[in-house]
Amino acid sequence: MSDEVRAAGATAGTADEQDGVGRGGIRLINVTKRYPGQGTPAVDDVTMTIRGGEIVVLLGPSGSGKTTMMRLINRLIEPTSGKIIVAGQDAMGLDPTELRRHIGYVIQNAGLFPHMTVATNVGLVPQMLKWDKKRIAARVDELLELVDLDPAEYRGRYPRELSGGQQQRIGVARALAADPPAMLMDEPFGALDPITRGNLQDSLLRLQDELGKTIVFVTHDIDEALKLGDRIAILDKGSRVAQYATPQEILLNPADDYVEQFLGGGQAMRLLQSSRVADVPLQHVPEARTGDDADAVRRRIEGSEIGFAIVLDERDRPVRWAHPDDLDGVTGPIGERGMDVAPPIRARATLQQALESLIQIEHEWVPVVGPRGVYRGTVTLGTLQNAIRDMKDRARRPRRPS
Ligand SMILES: Nc1ncnc2c1ncn2[C@@H]1O[C@H](COP(=O)(O)OP(=O)(O)OP(=O)(O)O)[C@@H](O)[C@H]1O
Repeated sequence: MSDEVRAAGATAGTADEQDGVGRGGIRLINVTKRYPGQGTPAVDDVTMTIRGGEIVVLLGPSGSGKTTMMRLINRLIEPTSGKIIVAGQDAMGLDPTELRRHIGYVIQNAGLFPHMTVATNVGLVPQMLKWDKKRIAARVDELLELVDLDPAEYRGRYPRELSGGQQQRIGVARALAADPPAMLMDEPFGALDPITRGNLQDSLLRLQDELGKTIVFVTHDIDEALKLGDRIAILDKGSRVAQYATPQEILLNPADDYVEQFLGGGQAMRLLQSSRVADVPLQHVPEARTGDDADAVRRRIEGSEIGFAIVLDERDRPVRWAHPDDLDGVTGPIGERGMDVAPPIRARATLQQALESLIQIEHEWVPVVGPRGVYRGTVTLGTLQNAIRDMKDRARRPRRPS
């Protein structure tokens, strides 16, 4: 543990922060799970740290022990040996209600109770925590909004009256009900068609932008792992961790032949898919606000090589581009002058999505926004070219001996 992390932990309140893994962080220490009657352990002496606020993807072939790992973390089963630290404490010592408050769980096919309405399903954990009815109802509506389902339309429905994608959204809402710092997602989108799956992946990333949870996500789909993971653990039999690194590190430097074989090919496109706009240097453009004086904005533009300014609203969201022509003859505030910006892309978008956006909307400049739509910078084809060149340079570096 670095001194910095230790120092941060010392000032923070919760036990997991004091443990140095960050809020919602999880640690597995020499964890082994041997099912009765099985010759080889499903999980064999695994040690790994899942840092708070990250999406960690467990990626491995069928039978590599991914579900077993999740069930261990959630204490649905007990380890044969080893320790799992949740909320800064040995998970075995936490009472089950405390554990549920700390970790939400989403499984394939959502696992909703068929005889309960959406509202009852979503409100299960708050009910278990004995919240009063009014608070539960308000929370259910808030969560339905969060997962893009109109509360008035959906709260009274039964699971059979929903599509697979909608059921999965309800599954996510249910897991988030008590606002747990961590969420386990076991192949949540596995049974969905590719379009619905893509939409739900995007929604999860958007949610994560706002919520910053610790998410452990199981899949055997490499592209899903690359798209979602801040870090990916590639698992072999017995959950042996073959590599635990960022998507780029894995693509550029596979740790061994197993990882290389697992990845298959097409690494160049995958780099674009797995690199986020947030991770590349953005183009900086002079900034202005509607109340700014036209002369001052003109001077700001003249002082830069860009030739125009981006106008932000009172909440720092990008709204217009202002060229000097737009300001011709204007004295005093620039007001509503200029041309509307293209729909912004989120900092969490992949470089591939940024490229598609630049091509589809025929704009040379697309603003990038972070949480709550706050302006972060601008992306151009040049931004992407530089990022790709950078990655290629890194890829040319000799591979580490395994
Ligand atoms: N309840 C159980 N009793 C006995 N063996 C089990 C049990 N659950 C899982 N196993 C075995 O443990 C190993 C790991 O299973 P697990 O379900 O964790 O793998 P997985 O990586 O999640 O697989 P999949 O991708 O197919 O869901 C497998 O060999 C499986 O047969």
